[in-house]
Amino acid sequence: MAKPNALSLYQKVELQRPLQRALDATIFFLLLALLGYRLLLVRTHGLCWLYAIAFLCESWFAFFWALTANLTWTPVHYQTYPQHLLKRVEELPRVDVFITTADPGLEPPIITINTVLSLLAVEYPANKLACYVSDDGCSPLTYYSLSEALKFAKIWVPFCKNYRVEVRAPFRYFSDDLSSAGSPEFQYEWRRMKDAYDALNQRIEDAAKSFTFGDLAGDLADFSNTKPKNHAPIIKVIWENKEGIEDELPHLIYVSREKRPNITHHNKAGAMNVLTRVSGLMTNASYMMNLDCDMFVNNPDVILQAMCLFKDPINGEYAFVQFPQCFYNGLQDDPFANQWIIMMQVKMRGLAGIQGPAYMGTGCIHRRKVLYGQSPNEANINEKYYDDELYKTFGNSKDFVTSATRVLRSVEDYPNCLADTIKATHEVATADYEHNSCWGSKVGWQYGSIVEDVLTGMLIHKKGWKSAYLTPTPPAFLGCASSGGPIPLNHHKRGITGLLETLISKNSPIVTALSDKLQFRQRMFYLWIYLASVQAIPRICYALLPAFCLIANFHFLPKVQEPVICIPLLLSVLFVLRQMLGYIETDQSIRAWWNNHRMDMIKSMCSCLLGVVAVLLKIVGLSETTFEVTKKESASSSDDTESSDRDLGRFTFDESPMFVPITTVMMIQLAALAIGFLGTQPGRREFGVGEVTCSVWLVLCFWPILKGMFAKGSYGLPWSTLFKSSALAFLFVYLCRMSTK
Ligand SMILES: O=c1ccn([C@@H]2O[C@H](COP(=O)(O)OP(=O)(O)O[C@H]3O[C@H](CO)[C@@H](O)[C@H](O)[C@H]3O)[C@@H](O)[C@H]2O)c(=O)[nH]1
Ligand SMILES: [Mn+2]
Repeated sequence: MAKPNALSLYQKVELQRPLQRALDATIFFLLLALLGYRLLLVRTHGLCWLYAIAFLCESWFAFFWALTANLTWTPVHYQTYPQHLLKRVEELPRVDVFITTADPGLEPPIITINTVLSLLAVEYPANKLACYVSDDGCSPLTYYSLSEALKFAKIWVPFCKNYRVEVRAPFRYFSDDLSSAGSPEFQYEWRRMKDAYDALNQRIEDAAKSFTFGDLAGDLADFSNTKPKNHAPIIKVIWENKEGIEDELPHLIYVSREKRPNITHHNKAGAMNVLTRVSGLMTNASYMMNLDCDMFVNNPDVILQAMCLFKDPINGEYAFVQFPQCFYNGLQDDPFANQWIIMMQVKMRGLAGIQGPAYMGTGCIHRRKVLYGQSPNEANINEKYYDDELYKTFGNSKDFVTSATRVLRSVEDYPNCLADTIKATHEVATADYEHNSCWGSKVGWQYGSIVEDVLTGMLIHKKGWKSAYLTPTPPAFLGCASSGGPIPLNHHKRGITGLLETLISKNSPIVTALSDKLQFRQRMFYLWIYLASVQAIPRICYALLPAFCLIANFHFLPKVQEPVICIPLLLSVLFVLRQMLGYIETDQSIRAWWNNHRMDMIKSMCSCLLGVVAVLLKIVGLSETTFEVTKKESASSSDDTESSDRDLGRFTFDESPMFVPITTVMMIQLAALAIGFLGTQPGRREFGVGEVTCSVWLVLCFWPILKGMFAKGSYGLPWSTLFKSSALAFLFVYLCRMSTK
């Protein structure tokens, strides 16, 4: 590792994890040994379907293990030195920031404006920033909230900078009472800010109650008689930093793209592409950062941190710098496994040591030219771009094509007077602007999957670009993790559906293996993430094997007296140890490990399976996959709803078909254990210790489901689910018994 020189902006540190590597390799060889044992069995006992299924599932697990171990084989950590960059402030490039919101009901405007406020207050020259808020809900309430937030920003931003406030999202900042901390002057200011924020909150709440969505006057007239899915584009400059003053506020622009019922809008990817074009016409910064509406800036230095990586040429250009997704509303020991700590702190760091982290949809800064389709080898070459090709690629706006050409030629652009560009921005925000252009395929955020982020990032990596991963302390951004109940499972199902869509599309990393520039191990990562979606099938099959054996008096695992039993035994122990190690490494509890393991099993049998079904339905043309926006808890309501407090950490259920497979598997395990222990299976009974252990382990994993079988209300599984699952479980037991006759 080279020593940083006095002016270097960052350092890439390789992390050593010899113990983890040794465990990963041992587990892999044990899996191979298990497969060898299966093959020997076939030689001695002949082929039987029970062993065949076990062999297939175990081959899958071995293959998947290799993919998983690949991820964390060579982790790296980036150390940045923003203080060195501060000596070159004049060189800092301009950044356009995009914040997306889609539904004022599911994403209360108070959350969105907190994100906006935290962004307006970042430590970066205000004249080099512009904040664009995309509102797919076309909501006058969102617009009103933003314009009210601007008034508050005028006192909030100077306050944050004066007192070097750390957390600049007011709802989080005011959750600690600092009224008697610091100097009297600070106390006075703190109180003033708090009162102003409370008043802002109140105005928004009042507006939410009193707005009538028909004829609107004044500033809101544009929203008159609009429907969220049927309206003309609305683009409004809420604030313009006209003189380009460094310590004023950055530009703030509201964008609601045109929507028409008969024209597909491509969900978030569509919104991002409109923002790209609108900002291209207004400010055309060379860097674009994007945030989901609930992901506020938690570390005011984030943009500076990212610039350390972009500005330092020693390692070649990075296409994007991704920050982890972290959440502020984590429950103790992560009962719903929605904090993603292992993914963010271990797996993504591992990826950073290959070609780079995946793009995760939020908390990321891209070079604009990368999204305009440029490859690394074309970078900075002043090539000749032909006009007609440019129009075919970027659509028919002359102004936009001019701005795009400057980006492709790496010519730094100067911001326009925003008011002068409004007319042109309307043109690029129409619903049919992208017809016969390359938006969503060759340029911009990609269409074709509801997980547009992984897909968009993959296409960038396929061109040969690298990306970087930064994990500053305090965390760069914090968002709202979906709480308990069916919501996270639906959220997971949506993810699985989108990933699977990509796996079977023309963009699949398998299909393009010969023609793209993905590094081999990066391709293994993309396979890992896409194939995680089909994990459900081998897992369910494997979960049914011990139950079948207990019911029908067979064995699929070696008996205790056979020496080979040590293979599955050692495998299980090492596997658990390996997983726990990750939790210890990231300062989490053993309980958190158990919760995550349990949720992983539950998810693969609920949401994963349903995701697979959704894609199958799409293939046969029976339904389209949909992007359901996740509900975000209102920032101000967290402490006044009793019911949500009671829900904390407890599972809730609904009528969703998602719960049928898992309840069935649970019932089958119970039936199998009962039959196994009561010895009612045909023939002489031999106690299968391995099978019983597997079954008991599954019951423990699915404990919340077992509780749901007996609980009432939303904590209980609905009758219809119980009924369907009992019927299926009964059928399974019956078939098992039949097979032995
Ligand atoms: O038609 C739409 C649908 C969604 N959104 C926005 O997209 C963001 C993400 O939606 P959310 O429901 O919060 O999804 P999550 O699963 O939490 O989001 C993760 O997964 C998405 C799909 O992979 C990524 O786009 C996100 O950035 C990533 O945080 C939110 O800001 C929405 O407002 C839109 O702007 N328009
Ligand atoms: Mn989200």
